[in-house]
Amino acid sequence: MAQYRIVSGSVAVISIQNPPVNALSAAVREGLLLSVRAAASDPLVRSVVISGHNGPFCGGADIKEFGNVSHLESGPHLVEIFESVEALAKPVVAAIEGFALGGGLELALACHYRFGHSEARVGLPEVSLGLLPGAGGSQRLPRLLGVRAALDMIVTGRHVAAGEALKLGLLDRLTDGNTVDAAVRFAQSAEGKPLDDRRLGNRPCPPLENIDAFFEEALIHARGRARGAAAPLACVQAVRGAATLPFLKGMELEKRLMETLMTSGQAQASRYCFFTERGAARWTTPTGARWDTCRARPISTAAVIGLGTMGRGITVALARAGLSVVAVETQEHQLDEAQRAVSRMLKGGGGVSYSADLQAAAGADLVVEAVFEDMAVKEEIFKQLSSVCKPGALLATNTSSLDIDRLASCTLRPEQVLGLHFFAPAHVMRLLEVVSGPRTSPQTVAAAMQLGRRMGKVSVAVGNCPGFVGNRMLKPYLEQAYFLLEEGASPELVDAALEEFGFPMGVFKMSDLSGLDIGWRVRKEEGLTGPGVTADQPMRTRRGRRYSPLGDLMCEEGRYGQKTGRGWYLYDRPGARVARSDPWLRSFLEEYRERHGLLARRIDQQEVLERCLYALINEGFRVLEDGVAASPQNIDAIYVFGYGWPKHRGGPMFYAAQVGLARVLEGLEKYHKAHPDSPHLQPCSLLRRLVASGSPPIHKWSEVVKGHRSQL
Ligand SMILES: CC(C)(COP(=O)(O)OP(=O)(O)OC[C@H]1O[C@@H](n2cnc3c(N)ncnc32)[C@H](O)[C@@H]1OP(=O)(O)O)[C@@H](O)C(=O)NCCC(=O)NCCSC(=O)C[C@@H](O)CCCCCCCCCCCCC(=O)O
Ligand SMILES: NC(=O)c1ccc[n+]([C@@H]2O[C@H](COP(=O)([O-])OP(=O)(O)OC[C@H]3O[C@@H](n4cnc5c(N)ncnc54)[C@H](O)[C@@H]3O)[C@@H](O)[C@H]2O)c1
Repeated sequence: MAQYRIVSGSVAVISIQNPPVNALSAAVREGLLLSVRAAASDPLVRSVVISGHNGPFCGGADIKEFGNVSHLESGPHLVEIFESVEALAKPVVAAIEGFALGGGLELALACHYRFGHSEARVGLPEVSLGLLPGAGGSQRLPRLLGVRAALDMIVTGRHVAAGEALKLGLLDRLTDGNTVDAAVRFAQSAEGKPLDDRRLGNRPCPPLENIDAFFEEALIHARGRARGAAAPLACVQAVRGAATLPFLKGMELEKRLMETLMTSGQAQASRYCFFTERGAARWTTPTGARWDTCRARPISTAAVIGLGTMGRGITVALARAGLSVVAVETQEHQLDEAQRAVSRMLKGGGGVSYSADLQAAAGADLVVEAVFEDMAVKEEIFKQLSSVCKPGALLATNTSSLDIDRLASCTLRPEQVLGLHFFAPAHVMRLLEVVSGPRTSPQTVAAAMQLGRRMGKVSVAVGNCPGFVGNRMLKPYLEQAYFLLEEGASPELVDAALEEFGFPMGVFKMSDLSGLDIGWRVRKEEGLTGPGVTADQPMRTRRGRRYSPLGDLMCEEGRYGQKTGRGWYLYDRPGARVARSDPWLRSFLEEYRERHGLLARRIDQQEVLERCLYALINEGFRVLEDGVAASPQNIDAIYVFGYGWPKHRGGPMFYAAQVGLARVLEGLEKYHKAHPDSPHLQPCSLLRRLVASGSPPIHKWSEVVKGHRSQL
């Protein structure tokens, strides 16, 4: 809908009204076009201001309509409306408060002037939805800003703050006051003035030297960053059109590219991620507690225990969210080093104090423990925290996989104990797994979810099991990668397949980055390797299952990855980041295969992908079956925001649906038949039941999962 009113005798104010973000739904488009026509035909109207109702200017096209072509095609098209706005013979001023994004900014670009509030932001984020600015934005923005600045905005999709937008020439004026009032005054001053050169569709693109070379390079750069996503490349093509074609021809090119993108699986996956990210905030528990009815305790002070890799990042994340934080570390050198590192990251003190004494946590509303992954050490700390901390304080652990309930049992307040599983680096990574044990209260979950939002995290409520959701699913993925090495693959081959799929790095590069010793310690704790394993046990079998000792052998050689300068790859020095192939590893693998009578065979990228990804997906179905995650959407949010699963592939469960559940099942059956000693390849019963019930769409899986006991 759009409100239409006349102010100051001659200014038509058209206000877009569609809360919460004033998206351009069919009804809004209808209202907008009628209003523009009314303003054009009313002789009393001499100028026009377009604004957003109740704050935000406009969040763009209505993304909810995108899945449905008949919705998209009902009501007037944005391109047509924006042409009418630009062609109006009366000055049109966009009054931008809050944000003008996507179609919202494209509307503003069709206006003759753009007024912004000093706290507003603007951008063309379509690329992150697998699209391009498809209502003239790819053609008008380069004409206004020049190709370089426009290409940067369109390919990255970044939001630009008002101050920068003013410098770029994207906004004409800023105001700290009432944007609509200021725009109305400005519109009146522009009445009767010529508009021709204010119409971006009339302007040529500012010239650019070596245009072909520029776009070749832009394409190479975009391809390098896109990790297989089509939209960034289409964005470059569209901007090239703006630089080389007349406006109308450029608009035709934009339309063609948009039609291809809009109907692609990648756009569908990216859109799914958009809603999945937001849907995670709507948590529920089997006791009936819900995000919208459960009151959260306010948290304003926190203590972080252990200032290693994770503790430092967690301290920064909490301080940036406005909490006052006391950071506790027993090792003096670690405390000094952490203090310097945290101050550097916060660019100053930032409300953080430091202590070597656990008593310092006494006044905190929340404690986050981030000491070594050692149950005995953690149990001791939770025992102490239970008596040191004030009643009502929440006690959280950042463990990657240990039992939350066991830690809760060490305290006199098990209902206030939970897991807050941050990902490294904790102040950067978007994901937070909020882990509740069987005794964690809904109020505790509510407080943690609210805190996650304050920290800008995608917080996902999950249940308690070894590895929770993310790390539990990672285990079979890693395991298959090891098995593939035994069977003849190289780390380079496995990583190349996964990187081509869209992961920022393959499994072996990731393992080098996070440190091979971490998994080694976990396997020792689990009794899979180390002194507890007797010499008479076969090396490649544990508890009746296939086991690969490759990771253990690497650690015994002191190859921990980047930190030691050697792992699955070779690095110039400890701590260096550039991975090079290591001839030593090739001989090591050859000797290993020979020792164990394994014949290396040719393995192709398809097998790598299917073995690693299907095993991970299969565990995802088990997670759903066990009630550890509330929905496939939550699993996908975890993988996209915590594990680098490419957004344009939607997440593992979405990917399974897109590939076809029957095909995934068939693949797992085939590989399980070939490797019967690898139970992670045995299709789980939920997957079988979903296929048997006709592979329903992902939003209907819950009907098949129903009846299972939820751990949440
Ligand atoms: C705007 C935000 C920054 C606000 O953030 P905030 O944190 O305040 O709030 P939330 O993110 O939690 O959002 C609140 C609420 O609103 C929902 N929502 C947000 N934005 C939209 C939207 N644009 N549409 C619908 N709903 C929206 C959100 O989901 C929340 O609700 P929920 O119930 O889920 O909790 C932030 O929200 C944000 O960043 N939004 C997205 C901004 C964006 O990406 N905008 C671009 C949209 S795409 C676009 O504009 C495209 C245009 O360029 C052109 C379109 C032209 C179409 C032409 C089609 C031609 C192809 C035809 C195909 C033919 C097929 C055939 O022929 O077969
Ligand atoms: N590193 C990762 O990528 C990652 C990711 C997610 C979760 N985690 C989990 O986070 C936790 C911490 O991991 P990390 O990598 O930061 O470990 P780390 O070894 O880098 O740091 C642990 C810190 O805890 C300190 N410490 C030990 N006992 C203490 C005590 N009693 N009181 C105060 N400080 C004490 C140590 O001195 C050390 O500085 C572990 O449970 C780990 O599983 C790690």
